[in-house]
Amino acid sequence: MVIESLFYFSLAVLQALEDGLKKADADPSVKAVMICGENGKFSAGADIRGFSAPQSHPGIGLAPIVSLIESSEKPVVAAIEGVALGGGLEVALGCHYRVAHVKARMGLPEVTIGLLPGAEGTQRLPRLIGVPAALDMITTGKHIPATEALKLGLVDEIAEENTIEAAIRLANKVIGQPLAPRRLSLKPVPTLPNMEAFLREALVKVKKQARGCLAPELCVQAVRAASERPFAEGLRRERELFRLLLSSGQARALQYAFFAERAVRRWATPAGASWSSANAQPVRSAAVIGLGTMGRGIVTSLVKANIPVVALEQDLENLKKGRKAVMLLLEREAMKMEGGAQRLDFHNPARLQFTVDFDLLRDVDLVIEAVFENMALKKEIFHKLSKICKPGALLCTNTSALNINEIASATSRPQQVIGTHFFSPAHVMRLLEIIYGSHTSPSAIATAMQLAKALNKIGVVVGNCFGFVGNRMMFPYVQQAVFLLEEGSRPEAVDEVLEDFGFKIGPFRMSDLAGLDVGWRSRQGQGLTGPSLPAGTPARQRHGQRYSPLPDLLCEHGRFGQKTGHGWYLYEKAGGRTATPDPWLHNFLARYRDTHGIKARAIDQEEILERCLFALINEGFAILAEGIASGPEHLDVIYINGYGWPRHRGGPMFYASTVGLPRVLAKLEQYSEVHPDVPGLRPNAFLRKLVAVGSPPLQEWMSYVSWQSPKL
Ligand SMILES: CC/C=C/CC(=O)SCCNC(=O)CCNC(=O)[C@H](O)C(C)(C)COP(=O)(O)OP(=O)(O)OC[C@H]1O[C@@H](n2cnc3c(N)ncnc32)[C@H](O)[C@@H]1OP(=O)(O)O
Repeated sequence: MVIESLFYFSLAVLQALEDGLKKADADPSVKAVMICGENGKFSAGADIRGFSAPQSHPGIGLAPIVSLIESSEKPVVAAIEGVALGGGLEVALGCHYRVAHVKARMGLPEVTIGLLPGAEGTQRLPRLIGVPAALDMITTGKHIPATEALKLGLVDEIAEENTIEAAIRLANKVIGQPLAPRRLSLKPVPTLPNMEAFLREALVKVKKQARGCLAPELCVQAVRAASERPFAEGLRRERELFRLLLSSGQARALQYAFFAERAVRRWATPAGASWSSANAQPVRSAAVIGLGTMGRGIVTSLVKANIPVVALEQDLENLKKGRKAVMLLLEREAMKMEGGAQRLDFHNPARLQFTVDFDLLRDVDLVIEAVFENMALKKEIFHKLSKICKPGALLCTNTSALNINEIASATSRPQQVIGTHFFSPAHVMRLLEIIYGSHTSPSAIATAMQLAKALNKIGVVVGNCFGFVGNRMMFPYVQQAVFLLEEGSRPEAVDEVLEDFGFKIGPFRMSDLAGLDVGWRSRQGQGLTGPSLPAGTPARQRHGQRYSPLPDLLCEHGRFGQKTGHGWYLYEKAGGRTATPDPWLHNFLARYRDTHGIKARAIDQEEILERCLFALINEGFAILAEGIASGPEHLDVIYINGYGWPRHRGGPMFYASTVGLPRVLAKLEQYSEVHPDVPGLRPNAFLRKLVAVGSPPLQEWMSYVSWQSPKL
């Protein structure tokens, strides 16, 4: 008998499975059962949307079905095609045998949505593949290919072609064989000589990586229960831990992030262009200009995506340096990939060519400029590109803040100019901020989005303003961090609070890593510091607003961060990575406060957290109100994937909604009253409006935006 299931479990699917199994058991003519999915897909598990209404969620009823499958008196074989994820894999674990197509993938990704495998998966998987492999799958949520599943013993057979036929063949072969040895609930968990130490160490490792996210830790606890308790007791523990996670805010935040990352694919602009009507142009070849840190990563990313690349530098010396660095990156990437260097094929000049000759860019479909953040230089390059490149070529600039319209004005085809803001390291970071200018065509946006997908990145379409979305929100955050130092705090205290919140790295460590000179150059360009600053400008004021010269002063002392061995912290050597609090800096801060008559005060953790985060969030409301991003999900996806925001807190705008908009507003009002010369703390009008209309759920915020003059 064959039972077909659907891609996600609904109540109807579960009912059909139960009915089918009972019918098969009762029918003496049925000798074996095979469970498969429809249309070549086994199952992606429970419908995630339903977890927000757990009472009626079909996943909750899955465990008894898995038990029912296992207790069947007739052999049940799972035929796994496509994916078997979450509840889908748990169903397969209830089966007596598993056959997987060679291209199938399996996993228990519940941890990534803030849960644990709650349909007996934490108890069966360790019994089948042992604690170390099970723990790895359950705590990371990774999808493993069928070939690896076979090696682990997760599946019994691999089918190169017809999985269903292979599963039916196996089912016929095992008819009449005893089923008890195939029932995982009856098997002991394979022992390890040092199980206790192993689990203890695993917990430490998982907690360190989780940065405050609860699910990985509870996954370890559930697997521990499997190793220490009889099956039925382990199940009770699994259920208890599952319920705990289900009711946690973290699961909600992680599930929100899952859907937000998919929602941003449906991009739209205030002018009416959208994903549904714009057509992407094919990108069969690309060029990258500039082989500095960003350019190297971008070339690597393109080669990994199998897009032939021309890599261009301004002279032979820089080309040689860039080439060596790119080759090193590609060698490393090849080692990580199945198929290795041959698959990447980067030694083939038809796939990757290094040159100083602009003429070689004549035929490429897309160019990504990745030179210094210097408007004059960028304009010169775009002027040249506009003359050399073929008419349809897309011209992208990897700027992190500069005006796309101004860059486009140097070309004769502004409709094909677009910002593609990569994040460092560009071959690793998943975010691609895609910035359209006033003249960028819908097709150019669609092409950039398609490029993001080809590069395995998450593209987020945003409008053109200084710093775009990510860096624009970052400015007030970093500004508050520096103001807190002026008022009495220390870099390590501020970083600790934000790292405890879950950020991968606090603002001062981040600034030391990126290099303080980057911001210094930008501020000099804006006339905020340096020789162009008018004489008589007050040290701590610019344009009537509070300004902190602290970062400029550090640069004047040659403290650029890690690269010089000191910045906000002290490092073991120039280029060192171990940050230690620096007594020199503490003295420097004390002298600075004396000079400016600032009386240092004790600043508590709450104030550090609120001033940094609420200033960032406040800017987010301004961005939404101006139509620079088409929804709060965009801001959240940018922060999670580009700025190390803790995913289990769902992104800054989601976080604001969980804190409660009235509280965010009240706190901003309070801080703004104390610091009236800091515009970043002045509550944005859109935030006020949302509170005035009763703080609607985040999904409804954009219906309250009135775009007077969209900044297109
Ligand atoms: C007690 C019982 C507990 C059970 C636990 C569970 O089973 S929890 C669910 C575990 N499963 C997952 O976490 C799988 C999540 N999905 C994925 O990893 C991927 O979507 C995929 C299945 C590998 C397919 O990837 P692909 O890139 O091909 O497609 P998309 O990611 O774009 O997905 C297509 C649309 O499907 C929606 N979707 C995917 N999975 C689910 C799901 N489990 N529940 C609800 N919706 C899901 C996704 O949102 C996409 O929708 P769009 O509207 O097209 O954006």
